[in-house]
Amino acid sequence: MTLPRKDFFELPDGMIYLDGNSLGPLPKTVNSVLSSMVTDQWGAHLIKGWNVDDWMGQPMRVGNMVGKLIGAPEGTVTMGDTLSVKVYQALSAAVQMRPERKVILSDSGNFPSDLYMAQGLIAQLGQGHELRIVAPEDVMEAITNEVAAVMITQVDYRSGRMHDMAAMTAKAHDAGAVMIWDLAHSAGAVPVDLAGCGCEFAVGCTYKYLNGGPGAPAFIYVHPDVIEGIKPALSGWLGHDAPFAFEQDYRPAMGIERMRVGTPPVLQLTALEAALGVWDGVEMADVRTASIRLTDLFITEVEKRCPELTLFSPRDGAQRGSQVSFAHDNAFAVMQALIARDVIGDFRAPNLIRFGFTPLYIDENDVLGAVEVLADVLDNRIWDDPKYKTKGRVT
Ligand SMILES: Cc1ncc(COP(=O)(O)O)c(C=O)c1O
Ligand SMILES: Nc1c(O)cccc1C(=O)C[C@H](N)C(=O)O
Repeated sequence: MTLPRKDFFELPDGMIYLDGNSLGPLPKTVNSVLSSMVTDQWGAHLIKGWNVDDWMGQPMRVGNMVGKLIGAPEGTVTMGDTLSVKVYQALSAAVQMRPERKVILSDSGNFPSDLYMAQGLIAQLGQGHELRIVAPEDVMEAITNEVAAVMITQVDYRSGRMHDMAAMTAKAHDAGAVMIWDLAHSAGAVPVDLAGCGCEFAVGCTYKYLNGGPGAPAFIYVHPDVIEGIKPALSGWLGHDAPFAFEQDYRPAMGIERMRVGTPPVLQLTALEAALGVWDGVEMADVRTASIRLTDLFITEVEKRCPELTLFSPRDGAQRGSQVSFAHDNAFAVMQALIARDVIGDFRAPNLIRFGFTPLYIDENDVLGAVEVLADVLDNRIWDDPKYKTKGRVT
């Protein structure tokens, strides 16, 4: 297998796309698969598609495909909803498992939506739970026997700093806590061994490194040893044991299917299923090797050429995911100037320019090309133009 596989993707000419950690590019197969699904399934079969085209089976089928990339056994992952919803489901199940404990532990590097969902759940439960947020480097020490659930995003969305899943899960279990991993910035970026690490829950999104497209559905993994004990907080009909029996009372489905909620997003799952084809024959270990090579090269070259930038990500490749951030007082304007020159990364408040490196379609020439443009933008103060300072953008 050789990387990159640029030919598998629609990449606009001249663009250096270093934002696959926010939204992956369009895999070439998606267009035709989606269009034939619309015409030949939805258009031709209408309601029969749920059966003849197995739309109902999609969340499990695609879940198994995602599972292969994150070390999850068959039948332990299902798809649907947004990641924020999946965080809520995992967390509510986890706190139920430790009713006598009242602390949910997370870190300040977690994505805000995860923290907001915890805050919402705590308010809803009204049982005096506390969301305890510590610095990323203090999480291990903060795992005590007060903690019901440890809820951590493995790769920090801003710095790319990476937690050790096996060590943290073991520490959580030693303290009697339940472990939840958010793999938003890990799935498709770094090797993940869910079965090996033994955590109870993992969740993640598929629009980043898995290239499922904007709004692609999230995934949830639950360890097979705990799934049967979970009473889902979001007890929708498609997580029922017999949805089409239309019973009045909720009875959870057997296995991971109980984490389904409502109607699957069939068009999005179709796009994702096609997109996942780009991983055929790809080893995550090779992706990781290439990712460290690319991010190391980027750091070395930027530090050589752009002295006014300060590295915000771990210098040691083993400690970071597949992204690199630098700090600059005018980070927003610098990123707008880069984007105007077709080097796409993103700005993260208050002062970071962030770049994702995705070895499926990024190579050394892209890295060197991006550094060239970045050095030009800084050396010639191209960013210092009012048109790059207006904050009209959403992301
Ligand atoms: C770590 C993490 N958690 C949660 C989210 C929120 O995901 P969603 O918008 O799919 O709910 C994101 C990204 O937006 C994220 O990076
Ligand atoms: N999910 C996103 C969206 O719907 C719009 C814009 C950005 C996003 C993102 O995924 C942001 C991302 N989680 C981040 O790490 O910054």
